[in-house]
Amino acid sequence: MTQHFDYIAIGGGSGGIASANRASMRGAKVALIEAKHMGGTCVNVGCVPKKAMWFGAQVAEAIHKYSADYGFDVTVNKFDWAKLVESREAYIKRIHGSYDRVLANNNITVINGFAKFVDANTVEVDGVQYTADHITIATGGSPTWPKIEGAELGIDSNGFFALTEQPKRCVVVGAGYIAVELAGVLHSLGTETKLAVRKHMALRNFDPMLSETLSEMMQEEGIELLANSTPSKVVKQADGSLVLHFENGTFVETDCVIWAIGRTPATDNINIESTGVELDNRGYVPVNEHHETNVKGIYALGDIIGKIELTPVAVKSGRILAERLFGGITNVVMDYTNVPTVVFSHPAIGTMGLSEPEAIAEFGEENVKVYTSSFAAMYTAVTEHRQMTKMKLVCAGDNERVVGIHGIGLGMDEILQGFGVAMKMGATKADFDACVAIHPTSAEEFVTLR
Ligand SMILES: Cc1cc2nc3c(=O)[nH]c(=O)nc-3n(C[C@H](O)[C@H](O)[C@H](O)COP(=O)(O)OP(=O)(O)OC[C@H]3O[C@@H](n4cnc5c(N)ncnc54)[C@H](O)[C@@H]3O)c2cc1C
Ligand SMILES: NC(=O)C1=CN([C@@H]2O[C@H](COP(=O)(O)OP(=O)(O)OC[C@H]3O[C@@H](n4cnc5c(N)ncnc54)[C@H](OP(=O)(O)O)[C@@H]3O)[C@@H](O)[C@H]2O)C=CC1
Ligand SMILES: N[C@@H](CCC(=O)N[C@@H](CSSC[C@H](NC(=O)CC[C@H](N)C(=O)O)C(=O)NCC(=O)O)C(=O)NCC(=O)O)C(=O)O
Repeated sequence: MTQHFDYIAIGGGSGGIASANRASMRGAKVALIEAKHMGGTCVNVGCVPKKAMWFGAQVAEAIHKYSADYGFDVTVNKFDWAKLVESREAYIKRIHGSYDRVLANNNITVINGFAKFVDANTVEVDGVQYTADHITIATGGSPTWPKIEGAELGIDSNGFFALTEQPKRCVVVGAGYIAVELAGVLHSLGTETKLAVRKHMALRNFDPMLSETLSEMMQEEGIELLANSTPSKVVKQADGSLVLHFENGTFVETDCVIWAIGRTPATDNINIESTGVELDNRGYVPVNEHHETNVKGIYALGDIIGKIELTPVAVKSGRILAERLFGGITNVVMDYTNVPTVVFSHPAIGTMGLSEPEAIAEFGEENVKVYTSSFAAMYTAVTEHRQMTKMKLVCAGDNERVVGIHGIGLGMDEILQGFGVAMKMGATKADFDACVAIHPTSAEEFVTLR
């Protein structure tokens, strides 16, 4: 007999889990279908293992760069990559446990397997059919691979997290979040790292202060930037090493190539045709402001809608959808503007709102005022490894409303959230200035800009 639910979420990632839990908390009978591991990309092959590796890299930097000037005579006999991976995976296992407990407490039916649509109200998993009044597609995506000869000799970000040994040499290909994060981690942990970008630098769409400063700093730290380098083929040599060739005729020898060139939505195998849900030309699921697709009763959220691919965005939109369907809150929509985001590069980038060029394009140069600060973060300044922090407020109009906040430097990952609240409330430069500084911190620079 077909089991019927009020709500089915396809995909046990950030968006699916968040919507399922909230729907159940509001009294709905809920099923959550997951093909691989509960927690999805974020927990298993995304934010969580990435942050663990980034923390490992921070420890390495503290030891190798800063400890001596703080008076420590540290001898490191070895760095055990496998141990770091073991600790990381043990943490992820604990998260799986806590998900299992929460889902069970919420009486959610967890279905392990790959879901395919049968029709707009029915999905099938391993030959068993389930129906629901409301079905959400939260299937996320997977890393994009280049279509070049020998591409299979490389690995993607999933493959990076599967590495049990540290590569001696690695070329990371790509120019987005994942490329700069993985390159930074590998370099800090001791891998000879190169970053290959097909244009002149990484993070080209970020405020130029951020992308230019990161590009300089990565190179100063010893990551070689291979600019204007589009891969053309990969060849394996007799000794097992790889040669990555570029369209510009150059090549580089390495032990590991990581493709970090974007993500592909997971809509191709779910028999979406049977529902009438339209996809865009890239395979994403277009939705309206309520996350409704063009078919009544079918919704989509998270990475699969091709808007902002961040866990808190998937979580928030999942909770908003569940509240609308089962909690009676019908006047709240997900706001995709002014979403704060952090790139866990070395050092970290925090950014929210308009870049300086975007603000000038929107408001006109004469209506935009920019405040900047550049200083050596004190933690590094008392050592011989001084590292600059750069900050920028982009303000618009006579009242200087803050429309962009950008920073690169130590602690930016933790600094941005609170300022994000202020910006979301419409804070002006004068509001920032009205808040007394906390000294000595990097964050205080944002309230003392001149
Ligand atoms: C390396 C990396 C680092 C990242 N770091 C960050 C970060 O620091 N901060 C941040 O905010 N974001 C980060 N992200 C992005 C973040 O992981 C995603 O935005 C988020 O996971 C999207 O959630 P989702 O629910 O849309 O999809 P996912 O988390 O991808 O979940 C989708 C789930 O659906 C399952 N699935 C797919 N098809 C089916 C099917 N037919 N049937 C059943 N199950 C199915 C998949 O197995 C998967 O578990 C990172 C991503 C990557 C790749
Ligand atoms: N800290 C965080 O919050 C993190 C968030 N994420 C999320 O996951 C998303 C996906 O990350 P990511 O995979 O890095 O993708 P992104 O979309 O961020 O960046 C990929 C970049 O790679 C370059 N590129 C595209 N195709 C090719 C190609 N064929 N050859 C060489 N370079 C290419 C492009 O840059 P160009 O045009 O300049 O060449 C493109 O912008 C991010 O956008 C982000 O939303 C991921 C990791 C961390
Ligand atoms: N902010 C803390 C987060 C710690 C945390 O939330 N840990 C999670 C793993 S991140 S799990 C990944 C992510 N979590 C969140 O986004 C939680 C953020 C916030 N608390 C919220 O509720 O919005 C997500 O996809 N959520 C979907 C959902 O739960 O609905 C956990 O379960 N730990 C168990 C343990 O420590 O043993 C940090 O960075 O240290």
